Amino acid sequence: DRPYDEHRERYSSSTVGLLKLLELELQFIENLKNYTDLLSAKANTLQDLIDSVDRGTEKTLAEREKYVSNPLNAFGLMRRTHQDWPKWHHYINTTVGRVELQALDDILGKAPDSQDMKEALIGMNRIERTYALEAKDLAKGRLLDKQYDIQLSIRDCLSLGQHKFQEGDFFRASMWYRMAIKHQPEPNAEELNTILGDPLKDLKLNYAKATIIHGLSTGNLSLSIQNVAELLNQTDDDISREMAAFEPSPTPYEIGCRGLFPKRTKLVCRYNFTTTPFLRLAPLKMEEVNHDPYIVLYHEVLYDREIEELKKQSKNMINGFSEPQQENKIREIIARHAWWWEQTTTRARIYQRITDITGFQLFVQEELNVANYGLGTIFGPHYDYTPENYDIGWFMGGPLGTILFYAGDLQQGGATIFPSINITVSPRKGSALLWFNLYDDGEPDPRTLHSSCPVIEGDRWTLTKWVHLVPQMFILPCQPRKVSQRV
Ligand SMILES: O=C(O)CCC(=O)C(=O)O
Ligand SMILES: [Fe+2]
Repeated sequence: DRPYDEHRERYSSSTVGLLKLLELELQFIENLKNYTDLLSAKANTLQDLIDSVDRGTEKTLAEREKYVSNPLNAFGLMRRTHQDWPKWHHYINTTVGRVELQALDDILGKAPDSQDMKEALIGMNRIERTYALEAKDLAKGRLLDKQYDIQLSIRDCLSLGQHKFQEGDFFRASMWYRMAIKHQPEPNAEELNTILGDPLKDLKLNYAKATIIHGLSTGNLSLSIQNVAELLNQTDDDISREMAAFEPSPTPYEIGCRGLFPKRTKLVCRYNFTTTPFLRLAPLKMEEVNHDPYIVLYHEVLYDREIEELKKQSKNMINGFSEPQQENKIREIIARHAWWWEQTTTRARIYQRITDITGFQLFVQEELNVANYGLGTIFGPHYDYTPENYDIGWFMGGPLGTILFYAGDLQQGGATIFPSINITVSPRKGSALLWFNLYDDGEPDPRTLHSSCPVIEGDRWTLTKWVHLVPQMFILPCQPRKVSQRV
C-alpha cells in the first residue's frame, strides 16, 4: 500500500468517487477483453499448427516408414523442424498483450487500498446498525421493506463477517459467517479458489468462535462447538431473534434515522407571501417542521439546471472529516465536499433565492458548501457553531441560521435529524431546510444539534449556506426569536 495521504480521494465516501471506481472496473474488464482476445488469437494460431501436423495418419510403425520413405515428405520434415521450429519457439515465448499488461499495471495502481476498503466496511456497518438491518436480509438483497435483485457473494459475506469479528462485534460476525456458510457455492469454485483462496477454509470454525464468544458475553455458557453446528439447522430468523435479544436499545440518533420519533402535530403547510416583496409574486411552499427552535422546509426551491451546475463543483472536492487532525491518526471520512467560491450566475441566482426565502443578506464573497455522500457516509452529530465562531469577535459573527438544500435523489435513508428535539426531516430533491442555530442575542442554541443519517439507497447531494449573524444585524429574521434562556 501507498503511504497514507488523507487528501487522496476515497472511492467509497461519495457517489462521485464510486462512479470513478465503477469506471475503473469497466476499464479493467475492457483491458481483460482485449487481452483474452489476443490470447485466443494466439491459441488459434497454435491450433492451426497442431492441426497441420497432427493429421491423424501415420499411426503404426509401417505407416511411418512409408511416410519418411518418400523424399518429398522427408525433405518437408527436415525443413520444417530446422527452419520453422525456432520461429515457433520465439512466437510461443513472446508475451501476449504487452500493451494490455502495461495498462493493467496502471489500472491496478488506482485500485482501492486497504484504507478505502476499511472505509467501505465502516460504511456498511453504519447502514447495518443505524437501520437495524440484518445480515440475513442484506445478503439476499433486502434493504428494509425493499427487495432488490442483488445478492452478496460468498466472499462479500465473509469479508463483512471478518470485519465484525475484528471489531469485536461477535453477534454480527456470527450472522455474516452463517450467511457465508449457507451461501450456495460458486459455480466455478475450484478454479476461483486457486486464484482467490478458499472462502470455506476455517469458516465453520470461525462461525463457532464468533457464536460461542457472543454466547459467553451474554451469559449463555452452554454453547459448544457441537451445538453450534446444530444451530445451522435452525432458521436464520430464530437465531437472529435469539441473539439480538442482547443488543442495546437504539440511541436517539438511530431512532431518528429510522423515522421513529413521535409524530408531531400542530404544524402546518402554507404558502409564504411575506418574507420579502419577491414572494408576493412567487409564494413559496413552506412546511413548518418545528416552532422553537424554528425549523422550516421549503419545497421546489432548487432547480435541476442548478443542480447540474453545482455537481460540477465535484472536481474540487476534498475529504470531509468528523474530527480535527491529530498527528498521523487516520480520521473517519464523512463525505466529499467542496467550497463553491466561483461567482457564476447560477451561484448568484441561488444567493438571491436564499435572500428571497429568508430575508437574509448575503455577501457574494461568502462561501457555499457542496457535499456528496457515498457508501454509508454521514455528517455526524454536530452544531453549526463552534466555541470560536459564534463569538461576535469573528468578523461575520456566528452561524445564525443554516439553509440546507437537498440536491440529490434519495430512495432510502439519508435524513437530516435533530436528535435532541426528536426531529427527522426526509430530504426531497429541490427542497431546502432552514433553521436557526443561535438565539437573537447571538448565544448558541444547543437544541440545534443535528446530523445526517447514512444513505441506504440514493445519490445524496447537498448545498449548505451558513448564514452569519453580523450581516443580519439590521434585519429581522423570518420569525421573532426569544433571547437565550440560559439553562
Ligand atoms: O446534510 C445534512 O443532513 C446535514 C448537513 C449539515 O449539518 C451542514 O451542512 O451543516
Ligand atoms: Fe450542520
